Amino acid sequence: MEAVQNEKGQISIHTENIFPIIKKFLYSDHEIFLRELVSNAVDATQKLRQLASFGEFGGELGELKVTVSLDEEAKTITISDNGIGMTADEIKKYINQIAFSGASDFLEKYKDKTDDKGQIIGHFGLGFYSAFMVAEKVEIVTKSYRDTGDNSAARWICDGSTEFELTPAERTERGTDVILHVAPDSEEFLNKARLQRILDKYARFLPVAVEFDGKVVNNTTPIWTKSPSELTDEDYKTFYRELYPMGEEPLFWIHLNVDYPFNLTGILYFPRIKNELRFQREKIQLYSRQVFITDEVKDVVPDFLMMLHGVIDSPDIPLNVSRSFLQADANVKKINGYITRKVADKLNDLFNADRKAFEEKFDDIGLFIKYGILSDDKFWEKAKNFVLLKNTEGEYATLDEYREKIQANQTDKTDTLVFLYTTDRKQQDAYIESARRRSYDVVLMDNVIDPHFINALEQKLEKAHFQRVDADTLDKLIDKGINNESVLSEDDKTKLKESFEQVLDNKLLNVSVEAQPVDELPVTITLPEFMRRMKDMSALSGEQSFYGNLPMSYNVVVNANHPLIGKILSETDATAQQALVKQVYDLALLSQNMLTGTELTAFVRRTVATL
Ligand SMILES: Nc1ncnc2c1ncn2[C@@H]1O[C@H](COP(=O)(O)OP(=O)(O)OP(=O)(O)O)[C@@H](O)[C@H]1O
Repeated sequence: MEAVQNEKGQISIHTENIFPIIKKFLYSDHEIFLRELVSNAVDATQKLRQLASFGEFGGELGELKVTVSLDEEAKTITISDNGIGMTADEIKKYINQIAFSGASDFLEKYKDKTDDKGQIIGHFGLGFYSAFMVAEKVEIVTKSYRDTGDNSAARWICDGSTEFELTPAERTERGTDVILHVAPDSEEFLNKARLQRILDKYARFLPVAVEFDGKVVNNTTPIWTKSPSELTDEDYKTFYRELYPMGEEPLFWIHLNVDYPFNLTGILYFPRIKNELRFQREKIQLYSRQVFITDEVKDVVPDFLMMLHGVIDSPDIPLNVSRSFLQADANVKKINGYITRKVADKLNDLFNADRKAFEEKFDDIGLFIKYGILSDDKFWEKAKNFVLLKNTEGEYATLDEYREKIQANQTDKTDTLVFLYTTDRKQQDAYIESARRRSYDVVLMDNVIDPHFINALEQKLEKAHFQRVDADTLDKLIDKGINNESVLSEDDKTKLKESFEQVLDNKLLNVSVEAQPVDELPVTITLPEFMRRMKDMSALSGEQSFYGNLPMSYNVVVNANHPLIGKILSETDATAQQALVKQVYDLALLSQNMLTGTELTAFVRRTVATL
């Protein structure tokens, strides 16, 4: 066999082999052809309007519009406009030279005359070729606004090879028809309903009237293009219904409007989110100069903002490039930062303007705010002033207010502030009640996001720790270093511990005898905070983990100072003593909603028998 020689060289690219690639893979979604061609037609009319405004076009503008028509028999789709049209030379320049965009050329030429570049959509010079994704032959019949003589209209025909034909055409009116002779493998597009759906999706808010099947399909002045001062609340709500006919009324909205250092307009709505992490994403629609681009805004908008609804319109978001590029794009990063800031500012304004109304909405937007805090430090910087904690009494407090409220009573011996919380106020009622009796405050943390939120707060707040009310006895939860006197001797305590261990007979239960106030229950069952958090986290993540697989182990705390415990200790009859131990333990289970099934039935029967 011949040895391989070291060699360097160049891979050759010819137009013959790059053209089919552009044709087939320019856009993964073939229906995009209609968006591109209608956008070109819109551009052509907008350009004429601009020329008229510079005084470069003195003729009748007429009613500028784009018409899409379908001829099922001839198997054609035609996109017509009464815009600037093209001369034969312009066809050669703009159409024959792929990626030589007439739009950039136009902007370059008139850059000193117009500061409103915003009106021209095209800038890549490739869009037209998307026609070949669905057509076996494309025909352009066009007449430039400049041509007044006869026979100046031109016809261009290309069958998708690199050859074209350019001939004079019969056309008296200014403007362009792009006629697609649909290929056999794309006949799905020769369908009225299909075209209607595509137009509804992409052309819905185009700035020039687009007619299909005798009807105008678009709203040419969607409210995000207007100034907020022209708009009423009702306008915003109506537009929301236009976007999401099935949606519940939004809570409030933000009108975005920047032109430096990037261009962006839009309206973001806050829906009611409540306790759903599986919120519906893909609700924000991305536009570029009123052309719908996508509802997958994943890389353009920070993840937590995907909970919002609405539209963003920006010509500065690169549209035809890969996702990874988008993430690294400086404009996209700035846009991200801008939107996050605006959203935080809006929430802050609402909070300052009407605290009560903000509190009323908090249950609906709390999840959103907490998600924002978890995912974005800049958002946290603002949100820490308006994120609210709600306690079991239904009172709301900001983090600062809350710190102030509990500081005196809930600071432990290490000077750490202990936030007591409940995840289920019904199930944990006995513990909440004990805490309230000591004038401790208990926060509600029953939202799906709260386990994460608690972790985040512990990291962000100084010297603060969260404990669920049932994580330990209150003396340990907030350990102020004060030891309760025990009425029992160490010997008695050991005896009691042994009796309980014998009756309960369960290795997963950790029995201890502690001196607690007399008004605490004789037995309390607690679930250590760390262990429970680890288990909660692994359940939330849905993954198998070390902690997730551990069996639940509980602490059983016997109150040495409770009279009933004294009674158990002094009971000389072993059977009677065991029955008492069982009874106080079952009562503890009952108060934690942990007594179920046969154990519960047996408890009820036993209790009935003693009455
Ligand atoms: N309907 C039309 N009327 C007049 N000129 C047109 C029309 N369609 C296309 N052209 C000309 O052909 C050029 C190339 O169009 P093409 O769609 O390929 O690129 P583009 O619109 O500039 O950019 P993009 O790739 O973003 O669509 C346009 O810039 C324009 O000058």
